[in-house]
Parts: sequence; C-alpha cells; structure tokens
Amino acid sequence: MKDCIVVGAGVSGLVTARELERRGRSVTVLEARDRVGGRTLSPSFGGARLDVGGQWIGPRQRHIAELVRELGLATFPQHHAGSKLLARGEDTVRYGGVFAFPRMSPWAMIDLLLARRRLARSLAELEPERPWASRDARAWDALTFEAWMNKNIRTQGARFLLSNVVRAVVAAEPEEISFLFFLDFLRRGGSLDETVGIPGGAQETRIVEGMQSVSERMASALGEAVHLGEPVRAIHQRDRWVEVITDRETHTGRFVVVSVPPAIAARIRYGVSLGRDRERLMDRLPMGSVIKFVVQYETPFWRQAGLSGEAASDRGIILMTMDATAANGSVAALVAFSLGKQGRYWAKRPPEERKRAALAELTHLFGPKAAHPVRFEEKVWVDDPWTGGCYCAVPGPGTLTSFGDALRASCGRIHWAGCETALEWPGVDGAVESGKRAAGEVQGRLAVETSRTMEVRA
Ligand SMILES: Cc1cc2nc3c(=O)[nH]c(=O)nc-3n(C[C@H](O)[C@H](O)[C@H](O)COP(=O)(O)OP(=O)(O)OC[C@H]3O[C@@H](n4cnc5c(N)ncnc54)[C@H](O)[C@@H]3O)c2cc1C
Repeated sequence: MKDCIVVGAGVSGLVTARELERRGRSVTVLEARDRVGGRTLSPSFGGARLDVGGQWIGPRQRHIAELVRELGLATFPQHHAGSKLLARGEDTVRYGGVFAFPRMSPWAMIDLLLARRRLARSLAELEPERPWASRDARAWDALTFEAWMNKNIRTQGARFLLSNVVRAVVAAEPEEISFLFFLDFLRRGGSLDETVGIPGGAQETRIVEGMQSVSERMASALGEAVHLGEPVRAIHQRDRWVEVITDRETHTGRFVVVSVPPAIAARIRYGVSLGRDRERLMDRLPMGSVIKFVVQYETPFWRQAGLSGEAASDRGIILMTMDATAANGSVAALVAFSLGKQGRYWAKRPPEERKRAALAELTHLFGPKAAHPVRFEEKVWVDDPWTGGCYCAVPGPGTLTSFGDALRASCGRIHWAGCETALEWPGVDGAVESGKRAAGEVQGRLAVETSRTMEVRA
C-alpha cells in the first residue's frame, strides 16, 4: 500500500507527488491521458516547442517561478514591442505607444476609468482566503458580471472593452459568471491592468522549453510512480485506507489526492457520499471554453510592419492574438484564441472550416502574408474529455457563497488539489500552490496516524 495515490498528472498532481516523495512518502500518480501536463501541452515546431495550452507566467506568480528555477528551465519575456490592433466590424484601429487602450470617445474613456476604480475599490475589500465570506460577498455573488455592467457602465465603448477582457481572461461570457468570482479573479491577478498586461502583468514571461516541460521534468524524476493511460473510475474509502479503481487495476493508498478539475472529479464514483456541499459544488463549476491556435510562419512579418502581434477582434472566430515566436527566433508564430460562446460555436464546426476562418481573420488583421502559414496547429479544449473546457472553472452566481468552503475541505481520506482550489493565481501558479498545500495536508495526517500507531504499539 502507498502512502498516497494522486489522481491526475497535471502540474498540481505532480507537485503533490514530488513534495510527498521529498518527505520520504511513497506515491503513485494515475493519469488518464497517455501524456503528462494536463492543461499544458507544448508540441514541437521543429526548432522549438510552442504552447497550445497554458503559456504565460506573471511577476506575482512566485510558486511557478520557484519551480521553474528548481527544474532548471529557462524563461524569456513575451514579445510586446510595436503597435496593437483592435478590429470592430470592418474598422481596424492601430494603437500603442503612450496609449494603453485603443482610442475611444472621451465619455467611454471616463466610463472605463471609473469602472476600473470601482473594481479596484471592491477587490481591496475581499477576504483573500475566503472571498465568499467578505462583507459584500452575497450581493456581489448574486450578480453576473453582465448585471454589474448594466448598473455601472454607461457607454458602448467601455462595455465592449470590459466584455472582451472577461472573455480573454476567463474564457466565458459576462452573463455566465458571478461578479464575485470575477472580482476575486482580478484580486488574484493584482488588478485589472496586471491581469491583462504583458510587462508587469500575467502575460510577462514564457518558458523557453515550453510549459509542458514543467510536468515532464517532474514526471521523469518520479519515474515509475507515474502511470499513464490509467483513468480513475472509482474511489472507495475504507477505515484506514482508500481503494482507487482504474481500468487496469485497483491501487491502495492511505490517502488520495484528486487533482482534476471539479467538473471532471464529479464523474468519478465515490461509493459513499462526499457530503451535500462538495457534491453540489462539483455540479456547479463548469469550465470556460477555449480553442487555441498556434500558426507558424516563415518570418515574424508583423514585427517588420511595426506590429506587436497583439490584436483583439469582434469579427468572428478569433477574439485575441499574441506573438508566439520562439525565444531564439528560430520559429516565428502567432497564437490566437477563440473564447466563450465563440469557442463553443467554432468547436462544432469542421476543422477545415475553422482553419479557413482563422486564416481569413489573421489575414484581415495582419495582411496577406498571414494567409500562408508554414504550419497550423489547433487544440479544441472545449471538447477535451479529461478537462471539459478551459482555462479553469467559471462559477456562476450563488456558487461561491453557498459552497465555497467545500472547495478545499477534505472528504474523509480524499484531499483536493488543482488550480481551482488555489488561493492565488488560478492558473499554473495556482496548480503548484495547490499541490504543495495538498501534500502538506496529507503529510500532516500521515504523521498523526504514524504517531498514533506507535503509541498503541508502545
Ligand atoms: C489554452 C490554455 C491557455 C492557458 N493559459 C494559461 C496561462 O497563460 N497562464 C496560466 O497560468 N494558466 C494558463 N492556463 C491554465 C493552466 O494551464 C491550468 O490552470 C493548469 O495547467 C491546471 O493544472 P492542474 O494540475 O490544476 O489541472 P490539469 O492540468 O487539468 O491536470 C489534471 C490532470 O488529471 C487528468 N485526469 C482527469 N481526469 C482523470 C481521471 N479520472 N483519472 C486520472 N487522471 C485524470 C487530466 O488528464 C490531467 O492531466 C491555460 C489553459 C489553457 C487550456
């Protein structure tokens, strides 16, 4: 019997296993896919690995930064020099330099600045560990972000920008998410500007070897403890151990850490009830919707035209783009995202139609050279059976204030990890943070049980 069975070999599961193994505990990691990394995936584009999953690290994200250093991986700054583009209908505006926002009417600009101030004031009032227990949490959690905009935003320009910010950062529609959730998301990012920003913001840095290499390095150190292609179907708790049942065999451990997204964890059978709150919570945490495209070109021709590669559009398949060129410049690429409702619509279309539409939009934004890629790669996360969407879970109104305390609370011998359970940034950094927390919880309980056994023997 192992000290701990870990379900999932994404960043959080592998950190859990690594931390426990470092403390002398025995672990088995069970992963459904035939690869590690979960929501991070970095295929090779010849000279470099580029990310079709999680990609960026911000300066506040100390957990992932420390892990990257420990694993001997290198980072480099996200390219951002040059003008940005904003396409609305047939109009495309070029902006940048001293203008952080595209030019808009003075009314829209004032509206946006006031909204930014209101958001900053409200997020400063949140309780970091339990935002759902903050003074105004109930009122905020009763609203969608759309309803908050209806009350607080007067101009079309500010509404358009804020709606796109929501889609870009949580991959859901303003009418789908709780205002409390979004406010807490911005708190974890530091502020609205830091959450969406490149230098000084959450998109500041990339990993030279690709984000998936974080998981690959941890998995290779764990060796045979990591089992691929073993989806966990059921977990049964006994008095002193757990049985974890996969398609291949039954694993026994003293504890189990489930590190998969809550909506995916709901598909595992648990034998006995996990408790009303935990069960309701898992039923109410849908994932965001993302299709990510990485499009490789002969040269970064947009840079030569004075463009940064950053664009936002409301014209169809692509909501935003960024430069995705490799650190040493050997592979030139743009990355593009289809998000929220748009992502769900395009996920249903045939791949060839998606490719045609994406290249047409890139051509509209960046000119005729964009029509001729060297390679076109897409990942439809919306349809991924082991993730159920991306980037992360997006609670609607009422979920956090009713069931928030169940997010991290263990259920008997079952503990929970995964970026959804993080206190800080709910991305790769939060996955690392949650893995450390879950490992600490299990280590604490193992120590208590060991000392009890020794007392009984004495
Ligand atoms: C397109 C995209 C872009 C993103 N961009 C960023 C970014 O720039 N910065 C950032 O910080 N974050 C980003 N994210 C989010 C980030 O990738 C995730 O927050 C993080 O990787 C989650 O790690 P995790 O370990 O919590 O979960 P996961 O990576 O989902 O790991 C869970 C693992 O469990 C496995 N699993 C599921 N069910 C079972 C089962 N029944 N049995 C066994 N195994 C199972 C899964 O296959 C998976 O490997 C992005 C995500 C996507 C998809």
